[in-house]
Parts: sequence; C-alpha cells; structure tokens
Amino acid sequence: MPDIIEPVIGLIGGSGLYDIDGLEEREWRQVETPWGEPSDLLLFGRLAGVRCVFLPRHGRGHPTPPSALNYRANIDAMKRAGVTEIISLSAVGSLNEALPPGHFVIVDQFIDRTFAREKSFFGCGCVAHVSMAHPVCPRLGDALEASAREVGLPVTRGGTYLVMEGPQFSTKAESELYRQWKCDVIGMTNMPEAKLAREAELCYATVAMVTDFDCWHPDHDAVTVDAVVKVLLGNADKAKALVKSVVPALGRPRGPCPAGCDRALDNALITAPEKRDVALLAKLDAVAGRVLGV
Ligand SMILES: CSC[C@H]1O[C@H](OP(=O)(O)O)[C@H](O)[C@@H]1O
Ligand SMILES: Nc1ncnc2[nH]cnc12
Repeated sequence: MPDIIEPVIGLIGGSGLYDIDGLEEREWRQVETPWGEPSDLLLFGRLAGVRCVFLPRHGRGHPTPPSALNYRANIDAMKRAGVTEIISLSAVGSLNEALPPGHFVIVDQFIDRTFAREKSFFGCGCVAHVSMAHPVCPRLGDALEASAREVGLPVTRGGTYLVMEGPQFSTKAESELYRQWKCDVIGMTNMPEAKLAREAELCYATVAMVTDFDCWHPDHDAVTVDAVVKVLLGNADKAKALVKSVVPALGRPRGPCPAGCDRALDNALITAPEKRDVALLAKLDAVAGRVLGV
C-alpha cells in the first residue's frame, strides 16, 4: 500500500440519482469484471479536480430491482476503476419519528435481513471472514456530516439501517418489529454492498435519504412509489449539493485509512495456500490481489 494515497471517490446513486451534475471530463465507460456485468456503464470524471467514478445502482432508467443487482460486479468494477472510497446515496423509509421525510442519516450500523443475494467474493477454494463490527468508515462519516452541516441539510449522524429483501415494502408487523429492534431506517440495497466493499478493502459510508415513514406511522399513509419519488426529487438536489461539498474535502492526498478499511483482508484469509482454487484466485485479482499476490 502506498504511503500517500490520491483518493478516487466512488459514488453509488440509488433511486432517483442516475447522474452527477458538474462532473468535468465526463465519460461513461464499460468496466469488465469476472463477476458479470455491473448495473450500468460507469461515469468517470472530475469534481473540483478530484477523480470520481459514479454508478447508478439500478442502472439509468431503473431497470434492475434490488434482488437482481449484481453487487459483486458493481463493487469489483469500482475497485478496478481505481476507486478508494465509496459513498452510497440511498432512499430509505423511516422507522423513527425523529427522522421525517427529507431528513438525511449518516448511518453507522446495518441489520442484514436479505436472503437471496450473492454476499461474498470468497467461497470454496478461498475462504475469508472479514470483520463487519463497524461496517461504515468513520473518516467518511466525519466528512459527510461536516459537509451536510455546511450545506444546511437536516442531518443525523448515526443510525441503524435495516436491509430487507423486497421488492415489496414491509408488512406493518415487520415494520413494528424493526422499530422494536431500534432500527432507524429501512431500505433494500445497502447489503451486501457494504459487506462486499469491506471485502474489497474499500472505505464505505451511506447517506440514507428519508423518503417516507414506511407503514408503521399512524398519521401517515403506507408507502407508495409515487410518494417516494415525490420526496426523492427534492432529496436528489440536496444529495447533489452534498456531493459537491464532500468530494473536495475527501479528495486531498491522505495516508492509509485510520480505521483500517483498506487493510480489511490482513487477518481474514483462512484457506491454506496449497488448498486454494486457482480459478477463484484469478477472479479475486482486483478485490484481493494485495494479499493474494495474484
Ligand atoms: C423506489 S423506493 C424502493 C427502492 O429505493 C431504495 O433504493 P436505493 O437504496 O438504491 O436508493 C430502496 O432500497 C429500494 O430499492
Ligand atoms: N419504506 C421503505 N422500505 C424499503 N425501502 C425503501 N426505500 C424507500 N422507502 C422505503
């Protein structure tokens, strides 16, 4: 790992965010991965001189639902594109009265209730167990919080994001259960994305943009896509202002991540070298080349 890193900021745009304003030298480029196709071409460019790579999570025009997203291809493509940190911008429902629609939450924990997705780059022939105790990079969280306050967004630092499989929204009983679990927001996409970013040794943080009160709130109608999209349009402008402020702050040359996100595989591999599968190792070149030497 170099002592001084020139950051390349990865931005994953969720529902309602299919492009990034103000990018200079912009170019949509296909990035091939051994895991299949990412959601779309990747948009390369510069913001205030800082290299950025943007990916619309569901593809432009939103053709792909949460369960069908190729999360491994998306993260691998980011890594291959040279990205060093990822900011996930996501629409969420609120499970907390204090977090109304229009509010931004820099989440710091997740509960993963998804069950129909590929969740790891590793597997038979190369087993790895990374720590997910602290799934979000605090350095990115600090920068996002400072920028959100600077541009005047209603923001809360910290919160737990419940990741459901979808695509249907929750039942009222589920929504109430997640509230009992002290979850703050709910969405369908940030897992396994955050797990895969950790395996790929990429710093990762989520800006959860509240669009609705899900279905638990007695004074609000159950969530609909129409209602979500209405709030999303306002949130998307705020998200773009946040990105404009945070990218220059994160873009300065820096040392290794103080939280160790960029060394997550140092103590994670358990398969003996002679038991490793050569074909899998080849696929891990971008994600784990640093520790596997492939
Ligand atoms: C359009 S509402 C449901 C949809 O929005 C969120 O997506 P993203 O996290 O990519 O912004 C949620 O997770 C669902 O996929
Ligand atoms: N209530 C909700 N449940 C799941 N995902 C969402 N995305 C936006 N609102 C949501």
